[in-house]
Amino acid sequence: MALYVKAAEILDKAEKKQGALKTLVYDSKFENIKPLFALVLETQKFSSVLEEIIVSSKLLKQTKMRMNLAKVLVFDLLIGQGLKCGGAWKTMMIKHRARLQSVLARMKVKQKVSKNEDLLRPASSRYVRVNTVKTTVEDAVDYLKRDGFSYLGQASRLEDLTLKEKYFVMDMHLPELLVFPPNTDFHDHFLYKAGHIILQDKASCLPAYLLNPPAGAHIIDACAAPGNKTSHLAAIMKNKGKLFAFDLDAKRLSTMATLLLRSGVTCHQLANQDFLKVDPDSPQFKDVEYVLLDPSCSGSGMVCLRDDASSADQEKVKARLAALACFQLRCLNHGLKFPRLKRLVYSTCSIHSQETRESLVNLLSQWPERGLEPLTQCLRANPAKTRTHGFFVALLEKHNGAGRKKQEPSVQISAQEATPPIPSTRRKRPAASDEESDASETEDKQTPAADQADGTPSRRRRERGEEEEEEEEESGNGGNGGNGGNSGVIEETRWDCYSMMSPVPKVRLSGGLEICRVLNGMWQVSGAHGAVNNPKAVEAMQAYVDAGLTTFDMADIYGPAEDIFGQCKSGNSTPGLQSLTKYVPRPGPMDRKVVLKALQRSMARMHVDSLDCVQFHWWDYRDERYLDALGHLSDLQQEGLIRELSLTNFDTQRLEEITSRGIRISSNQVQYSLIDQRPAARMEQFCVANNILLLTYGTLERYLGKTEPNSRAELYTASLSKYKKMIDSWGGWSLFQDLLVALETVARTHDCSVASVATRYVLDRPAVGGVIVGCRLGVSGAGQHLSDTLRSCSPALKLTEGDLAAIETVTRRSRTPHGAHRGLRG
Ligand SMILES: C[S@@+](CC[C@H](N)C(=O)[O-])C[C@H]1O[C@@H](n2cnc3c(N)ncnc32)[C@H](O)[C@@H]1O
Repeated sequence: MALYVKAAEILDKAEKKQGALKTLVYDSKFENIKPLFALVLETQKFSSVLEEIIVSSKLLKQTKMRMNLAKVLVFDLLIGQGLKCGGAWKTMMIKHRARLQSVLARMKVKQKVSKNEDLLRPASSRYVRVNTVKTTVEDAVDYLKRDGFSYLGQASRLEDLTLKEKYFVMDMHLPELLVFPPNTDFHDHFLYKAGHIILQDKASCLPAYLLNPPAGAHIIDACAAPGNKTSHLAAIMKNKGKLFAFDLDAKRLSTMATLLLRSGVTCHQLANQDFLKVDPDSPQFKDVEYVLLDPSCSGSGMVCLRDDASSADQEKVKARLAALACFQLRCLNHGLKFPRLKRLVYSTCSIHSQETRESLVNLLSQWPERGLEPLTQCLRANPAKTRTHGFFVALLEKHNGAGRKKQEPSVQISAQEATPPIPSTRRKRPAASDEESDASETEDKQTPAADQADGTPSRRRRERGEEEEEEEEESGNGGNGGNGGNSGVIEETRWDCYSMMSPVPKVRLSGGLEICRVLNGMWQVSGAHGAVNNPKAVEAMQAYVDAGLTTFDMADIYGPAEDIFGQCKSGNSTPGLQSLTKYVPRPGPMDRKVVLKALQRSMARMHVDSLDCVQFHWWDYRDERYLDALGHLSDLQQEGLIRELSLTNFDTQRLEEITSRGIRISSNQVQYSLIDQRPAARMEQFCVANNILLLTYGTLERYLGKTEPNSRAELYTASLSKYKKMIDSWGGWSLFQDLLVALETVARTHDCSVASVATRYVLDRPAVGGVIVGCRLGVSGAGQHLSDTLRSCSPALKLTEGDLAAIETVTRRSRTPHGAHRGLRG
């Protein structure tokens, strides 16, 4: 705490002009000058941001701290490397952390930035789009010059957009866009009132510009109000053609009608209608070749970005965000159903990776901010890098089989690499491994899946700010030939959509089945978490499928899990669901008839003719009839009834025994997490050598900063109670808290959740093919943990050596640090 007290003291003195920061630091005689200087310097840099957070959260009132002390503590808590003190101060700050984080997140939403540093940025330029339905760029420039502005011609670099006084330039990307110094106010200007100019941020102009419909085209603007992009589209198509604009909100639609009137747009047809209910096969849309999709995103989503502390409200927000994400996906899929569709632009005002839908088409090669790897074809926009509001744009273009669309003048269309989704299946987990120990053996047997331990996605998103107005413009000749789609083409386009929306990495099991690296664990429906409403569960599964998480893990003993999967599969038009089930027989004779009957039962429940993957579980190795069962399973695999033969909770000794008998094992499902690294001791190596993948369960519960749960009420599900026991044997509550703090620090640097970091850590282990994250299906108040799940497996989330070192500094102190050392990581 001495560091913070001293830093605050120095800031106090600096405010009173008692010396320069550096001098004050050196004169302080503090024993560790370097961190003190860094803290003081950084705190001063973020001073106004920190002050706003502290004031908004009423921190001073609640803690009786002085402002500068609060500033240095809040800096390290939220922005710096994490608190470097312990004891009462730390406890107090952690108590307030969720609220402080919320304020910070809201500030970012408001200012449309994703990084803390961006809060320090200067105000964004004022963009003015010339409405070419009513005037020309030349005329508008002339008028403005006569009105006292000085025109500097077309910008050629980002720096040219930094303007002062009455200077303005033409944008280097969009020629109908004029750029003025920040805060230039045009609301009372004649050109604005007459609809000759539209006050529209550059980022918001990108979607229509990139869609680039030719004059006369038939277009759908799916979520159109208040109509900025609609008017821009009208301008691009020279006010000729048909522009079908839909919006669910009647009030916004009426504002839009006024805006379009003022802008002189006449080619539109407005409808107060749910776009998802628009029939793509209706004759009136038969010539629609272009779709602009600009669906709603949420502002409040950001609030829960950094909150790992759970609360009922957080859950609600997450559920809402997940629903919104699902809505966006559905809109996209729906947009792709129009039979003659050639191009679709998807845009969102979000700049956060979790909310944006990275896409396929390579846009504006000069644009500095690209989508995250591997989706660099898309554009991102943000105040710091592009001097615009935050935005994301993706362009999909249909291509007929081999052919590719020709390129638009300013839009480069990349190939869409087909990697069609692949179906599969799978299931449960069981016993213990030698490394895995007795403890888990018995317990796992009775509660087959600790996998779904947590799961905590939080799809982040944010509200697109109120866009100003806008207008149309001409420009593109765009178009492109291509004739109408047939169902084959649509299928292809539809597939592109999945690939774009859900870059969920896949892994192939040895029998060829490709599965997602994050699997949806269905243990939750087994009854251990309370009653399940099957239809609701089926409905909830769709959100996972839509997000590209197509692999489900279940078991014949997980209550209605197999039936629910079967119902989802029957009603699901998405190709390529994978189901991995488990065969968990009661101890008894294991003849072929018994085994076959069990498999047939699973197949009937799952509505499949063969099983993607059967994971065999056995309760007691002393009863060697597991070898009989595996022999029959292997035969049935040869006969085509099973694609992948796998195990669950088998130990390394039995893995060796089984494989030495010539039985090919594809995967073994085991508990493996930051606090249970037993598989790292031996199993990992054996699996790597024998091409067996580990599918793991046991993620982190969100207990950061919480008091230790002990009562039954607190440990209200089997997985919570099991997980708590694991924490106790691993190293206890206090060490676990240290681990969570370390994870939280890492999570903060990657702008993701603790759960994502924990999952990523396991995913990066050698031999780990996939991590099972429990999905919450049809359970009230549980939220849908999509975002974190997607983030965990996103290639963009890469843990650095420094991250690993920080995590392992804690895990090494555990009682069971098996394999926690880097040497064992492949
Ligand atoms: C981000 S705003 C669109 C902004 C608009 N494209 C523009 O540039 O001015 C999203 C719009 O989608 C509308 N919306 C939400 N759900 C919808 C649905 N199911 N069908 C049609 N519109 C919907 C909202 O009412 C909101 O006006």
